[in-house]
Amino acid sequence: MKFTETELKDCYIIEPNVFEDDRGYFFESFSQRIFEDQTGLKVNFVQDNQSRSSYGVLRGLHFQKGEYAQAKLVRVLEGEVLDVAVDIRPESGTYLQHVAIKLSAENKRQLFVPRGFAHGMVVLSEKVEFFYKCDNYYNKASEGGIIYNDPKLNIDWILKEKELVLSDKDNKLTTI
Ligand SMILES: Cc1cn([C@H]2C[C@H](O)[C@@H](COP(=O)(O)OP(=O)(O)O[C@H]3O[C@@H](C)C(=O)[C@@H](O)[C@H]3O)O2)c(=O)[nH]c1=O
Repeated sequence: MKFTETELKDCYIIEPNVFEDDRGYFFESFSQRIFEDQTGLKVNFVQDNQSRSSYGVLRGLHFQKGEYAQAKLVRVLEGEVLDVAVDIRPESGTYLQHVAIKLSAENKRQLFVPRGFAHGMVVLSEKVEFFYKCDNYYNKASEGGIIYNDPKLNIDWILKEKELVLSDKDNKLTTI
């Protein structure tokens, strides 16, 4: 498993070792021991989430506040997304900077989004099956969000504005 820290501290791109044979392939999609060895971070994932979306769907930018803050390990089981993590740790040297990387079933990349980040993704393929592990439980009262097109963040979501499909909740989010 290859771990590459992004320009944002504690935010990692993870690429698995894939073993191919006549039957297909095999890879470890998560190992707590390797994760902790490679990152020096402690995580304890307690909830797994899965969502399905069509082309143009943009989910984000989301986070949970306070004691319900969540780190997430995200990946794509089918299709391709542009995945975005925004550093919203006020004390961070990279406050309000973001990383955007393509995650697909084909490239099998994962992104580790630490606590203190907002997270979002947009679907680049016809369909996407999205899967992620969280280190804290969902708590509706702790939900927070930032509008995807916040000018301070200036995220290039790749698709045209008119192609984007957002939930009413996400359309009503405000700037940071
Ligand atoms: C996130 C979540 C939602 N739900 C419910 C609430 C709601 O009725 C329905 C859909 O919720 P949402 O519209 O918030 O789902 P969605 O827009 O997919 O939210 C997700 O977006 C990505 C970008 C993230 O980073 C995630 O942490 C999460 O916020 O599912 C849960 O029961 N548990 C959960 O953990």
